[in-house]
Amino acid sequence: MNHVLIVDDEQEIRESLESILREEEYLVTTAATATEAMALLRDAPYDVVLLDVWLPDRDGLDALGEIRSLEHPPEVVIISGHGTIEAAVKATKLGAYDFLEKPLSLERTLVVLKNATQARKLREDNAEFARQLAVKGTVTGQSVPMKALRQQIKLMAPTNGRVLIYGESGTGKELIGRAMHAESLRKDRVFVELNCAAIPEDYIETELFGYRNGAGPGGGAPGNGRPTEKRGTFERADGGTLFLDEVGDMSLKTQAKVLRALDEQRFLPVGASHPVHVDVRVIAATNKDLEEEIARGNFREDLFYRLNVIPFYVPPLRDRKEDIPLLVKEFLLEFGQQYGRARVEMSDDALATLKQYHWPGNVRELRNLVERVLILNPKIQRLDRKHLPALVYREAGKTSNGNGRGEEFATLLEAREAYERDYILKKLDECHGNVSRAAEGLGLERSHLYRKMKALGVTVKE
Ligand SMILES: Nc1ncnc2c1ncn2[C@@H]1O[C@H](COP(=O)(O)OP(=O)(O)OP(=O)(O)O)[C@@H](O)[C@H]1O
Repeated sequence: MNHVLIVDDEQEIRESLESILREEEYLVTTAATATEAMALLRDAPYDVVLLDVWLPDRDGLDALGEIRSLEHPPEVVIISGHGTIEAAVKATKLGAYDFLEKPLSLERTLVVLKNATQARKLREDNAEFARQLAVKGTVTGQSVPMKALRQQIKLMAPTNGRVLIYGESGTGKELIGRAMHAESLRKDRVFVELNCAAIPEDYIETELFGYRNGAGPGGGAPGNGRPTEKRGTFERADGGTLFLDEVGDMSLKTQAKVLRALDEQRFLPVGASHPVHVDVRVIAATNKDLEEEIARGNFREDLFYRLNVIPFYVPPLRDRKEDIPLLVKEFLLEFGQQYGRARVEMSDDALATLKQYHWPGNVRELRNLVERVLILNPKIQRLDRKHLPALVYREAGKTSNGNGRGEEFATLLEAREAYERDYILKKLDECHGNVSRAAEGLGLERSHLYRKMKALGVTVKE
């Protein structure tokens, strides 16, 4: 339902517009002043604002500027009296969608409002697409498993089948999800990603299904500064693909709701009285052995079978080291362009060293390394073994020089990261790979530890 805010100091206009728009199935809120309107706009998402250009407390054009600078601004339609047409024209130049002249014509008001809501939906979709375009979607690699994966993507993408992608953190599961979407029949629609492990347990349900009537975490009653409604990822992904990352990290309660939403393609946002119908293809990913999680009672078997219609397995980088030179070439090109350093190369000796490292953080770690090496060596055109971080060549040389600790680190940051990594691994080991328990032992939130593990390239299996 589209949400319209009417801002006009004339009570009669507010009331008559409100009753007409409600009949047309708009959700309507009204405000008599700009101050009141701004408070409401910060409180909940609106699709369109009908804004009187003359308001008792503030100039409408001034308010327009503030509305347009909100994070997800609604479309603004200016309402102007006879003598203020000039101001209305100026308003459209300032980003207003259109203007309506008083006395309002019912027919024109409804047409303008319909167009404005459509424009707003298009703008939101475009923003989502722009985010998608910013992420490249080529699954690089000449190793046998990567070639097989690309074939599998081609074959499965056009089907509507649900896919479950297995692989350690950083192996490229999300990239594969995006590639599937890009080759599917839904490619012109949105791809929405949700990482179930990175979101605190209390928030996951509202992230997935959204909320209404201020039922979000912490409440959202008007006036307390929190939005009263939110569209969840299922709703935002309508018509497109929903990528559920680290799906093994959902609680059993959330799993039950996801199962129902998948089966029925509809769900009830928290605090809502009407269900929302959607058409969503779900691609899920996990770095856990879900069958083991089922045996432990942590994952629902029925959800597993729903998600696992087509299983994909992405091997860790250490099992396909022949992909390293090609990946390095691609990342050098990418970051070379980004940092204005075209044609930077890496020597064979450096590549051989990279092949000896065991890449606990997989392709993500390799990509980060290439970026870091490029930044730290601004004048070097051909990167050599000595330009690589100590952590990498230390391991490569482990067998030959016995390996001491600590003093080989080039920077304090490197030393700290290596220490943090070892410490987290030790804790995870003590807790048999249970991230929640390790987080407790480390005095961190589970989601915080999870982000840290990702940044440091720590995977649970180690
Ligand atoms: N085969 C590949 N070709 C090019 N880039 C890749 C490849 N695999 C991974 N990457 C890059 O490595 C980074 C990590 O990949 P991605 O986020 O897809 O991994 P993931 O398995 O989903 O990780 P996580 O489980 O931690 O979410 C991304 O920047 C991605 O673009």
